[in-house]
Amino acid sequence: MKTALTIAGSDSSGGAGIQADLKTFSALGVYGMSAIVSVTAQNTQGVDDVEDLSPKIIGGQINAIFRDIPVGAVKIGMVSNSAAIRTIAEKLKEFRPKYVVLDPVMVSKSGFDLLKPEARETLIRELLPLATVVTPNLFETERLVGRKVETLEAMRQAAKEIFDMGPESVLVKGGHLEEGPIDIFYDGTQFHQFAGKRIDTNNTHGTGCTLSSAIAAYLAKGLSLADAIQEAKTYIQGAIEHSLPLGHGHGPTHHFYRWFPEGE
Ligand SMILES: Nc1ncnc2c1ncn2[C@@H]1O[C@H](COP(=O)(O)OP(=O)(O)OP(=O)(O)O)[C@@H](O)[C@H]1O
Ligand SMILES: Cc1ncc(COP(=O)(O)O)c(N)n1
Repeated sequence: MKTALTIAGSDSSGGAGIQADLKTFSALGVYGMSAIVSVTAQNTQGVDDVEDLSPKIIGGQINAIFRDIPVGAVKIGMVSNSAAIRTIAEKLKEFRPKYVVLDPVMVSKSGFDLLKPEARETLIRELLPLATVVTPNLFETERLVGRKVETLEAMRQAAKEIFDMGPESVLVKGGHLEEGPIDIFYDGTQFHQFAGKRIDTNNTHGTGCTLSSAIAAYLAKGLSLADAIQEAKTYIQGAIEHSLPLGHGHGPTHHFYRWFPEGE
């Protein structure tokens, strides 16, 4: 059985974070494992509270997994603060997983800081250079390059600049792009465009988490990076198309619609 590990925050409402990642791994037939960095009290409307776990237990979870079970790919999501980031970076250098998909989560859809603003520099310095691919959305891209990014051309330019920060490749996500949900990939030599079809829905809680964990799952299954991203894009498109009208805010995507179509 292929395996994948998510290092991220817990979302009590199950639409984003660790819960979205484990659902994605399961739906794609990959055995999922988790190291929880932070626990959030949140629902589809917003984040009420956050409690970070200590570096000791974050490192302890990662140790326990790597010392016992082969890890096919790692996905990193909400990392919250500088101490947690340093611990995760240390562990990645110690255990050297083959693939690291880094979703540089900064602010929730509802506007809550999931990464302390003063930890942004630590994330750039410590984690970006360890990533096989880093997957910022437009907002995160703007924070990384320090200016507005609103067009495909600006996404390409930003992808180059983020590449220079040390990751093996960059996928700038255009979920919030006016022209449509088009993502730009750059691997240091070539650009590639991954285009989706915009679904008109409010239920997009956790789309970024789902995309990055699907990329990790497909890498664990042995696909090339370009194929893993293409398949992950198809996966997120289906999960948004069948998203669930749960809660009063942004509802979650649906990972198991093939098995349990709505209405059943
Ligand atoms: N309404 C939509 N219809 C189709 N695809 C979408 C839609 N919204 C986002 N996507 C796609 O979903 C993926 C996630 O992109 P997005 O830019 O929304 O990430 P994100 O902002 O990090 O998500 P989140 O913060 O909700 O986890 C991308 O591949 C994007 O193109
Ligand atoms: C624990 C956790 N991780 C990530 C997100 C980002 O998802 P979104 O941008 O849809 O709020 C979140 N809300 N919670």
